Amino acid sequence: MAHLAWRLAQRWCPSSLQVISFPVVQLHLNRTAMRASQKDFENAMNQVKLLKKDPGNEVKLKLYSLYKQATEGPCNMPKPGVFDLINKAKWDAWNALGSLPKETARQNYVDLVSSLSSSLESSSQVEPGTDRKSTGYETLMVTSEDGITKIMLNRPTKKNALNVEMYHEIMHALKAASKDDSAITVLTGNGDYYSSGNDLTNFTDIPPGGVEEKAKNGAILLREFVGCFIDFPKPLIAVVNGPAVGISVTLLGLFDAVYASDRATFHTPFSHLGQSPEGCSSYTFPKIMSPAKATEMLVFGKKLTAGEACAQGLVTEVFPDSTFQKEVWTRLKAFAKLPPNAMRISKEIIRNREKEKLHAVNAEECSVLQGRWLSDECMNAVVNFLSRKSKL
Ligand SMILES: CCCCC/C=C/C(=O)SCCNC(=O)CCNC(=O)[C@H](O)C(C)(C)COP(=O)(O)OP(=O)(O)OC[C@H]1O[C@@H](n2cnc3c(N)ncnc32)[C@H](O)[C@@H]1OP(=O)(O)O
Repeated sequence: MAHLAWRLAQRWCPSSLQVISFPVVQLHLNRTAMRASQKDFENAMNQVKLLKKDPGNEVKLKLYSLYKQATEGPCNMPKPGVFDLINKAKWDAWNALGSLPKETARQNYVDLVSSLSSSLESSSQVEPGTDRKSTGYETLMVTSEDGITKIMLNRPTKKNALNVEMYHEIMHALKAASKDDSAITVLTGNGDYYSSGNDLTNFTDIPPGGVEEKAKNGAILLREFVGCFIDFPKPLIAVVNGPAVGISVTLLGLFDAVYASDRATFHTPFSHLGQSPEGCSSYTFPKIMSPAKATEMLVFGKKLTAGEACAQGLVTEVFPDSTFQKEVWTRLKAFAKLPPNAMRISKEIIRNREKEKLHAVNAEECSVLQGRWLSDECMNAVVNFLSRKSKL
């Protein structure tokens, strides 16, 4: 699905999309007061080709649907099958425009492209070193304030499932945070979930090389992604605002502190999914909580409450949900006032002893998972979820 937008774009803009840093776009899709001419529309299509960065699937689906509505009128494609995810997303987007007049669709398309371009100007005016809100991400909200860089997973309607774009954006945000002037970095989730783990629709975008290539690419991405957590040089703190699943749980073993709401749960249903542990959890969990307790989680998929996870050492401290945000952020702000170099050096001396081992574990876990992703057990579990036959 992550490449969906590029495919969409190429369908009506044959040259590659090259884009901009992309903030939240405020659209007024029903604006009809102004009317874009055919020339404006063509200019906007040309502008899209000049974009330097992928503006994200949602926006590109919007561009696609407006383009189709403006040129062909209401959706006239037969509804694709439920497993034809890419065409189904396109159909849904176009069909959602109903009987929107062609001229309005044309105007909305022009407005959308213009807002993409102006967003580039506003984001480039942000001065480095000042408190800032990053607008360059589609799946994250990144802010830097009071010495804390906060990376917030921001796909609340999908329970903050990690799609391919989010993996890349988190790596980018971590690399930026490692160099910025903040003292500590925090990962948290927007909405009721911390994260539901790997987005299972990641398995549906099969490249020309087939499922083997897909599994190989997945293993490369995962290894690089987990590597960023192993190597992150500043104190990294998880603020677990709600349930956590899969990779969002396993990674916690690589954080320096984990604060959880009492609403949070911790679930790694790898066997149910025909998969195997990642995020270095096959090494960190037995060390943190004893081999038997780690087996209950990683092999048998036992879901822990926040209290249980704290008793087993995975969580540092649990707070009542009603006061969670206030208490945690008060504490984090105090931590962020400590001398940053001392914190960095202390983390380094703790982590350095383990770094080589962690990278070796990461490599091995990714290689094992690459094989699991090709197994019938895994494929059946994913199909069951996508056809809504099963949930955790
Ligand atoms: C390349 C690196 C690979 C790294 C390996 C990582 C492995 C893992 O992380 S394994 C864990 C994978 N995660 C799951 O198996 C969770 C699957 N999700 C669920 O079981 C449920 O959605 C739930 C228990 C997390 C929440 O249930 P509920 O409260 O009933 O909410 P919905 O199911 O209606 O979810 C709302 C919306 O979000 C979509 N969604 C949620 N989680 C995922 C997900 N992991 N992948 C894809 N989509 C997810 C869900 O499909 C709903 O979407 P809509 O139907 O479009 O509203």
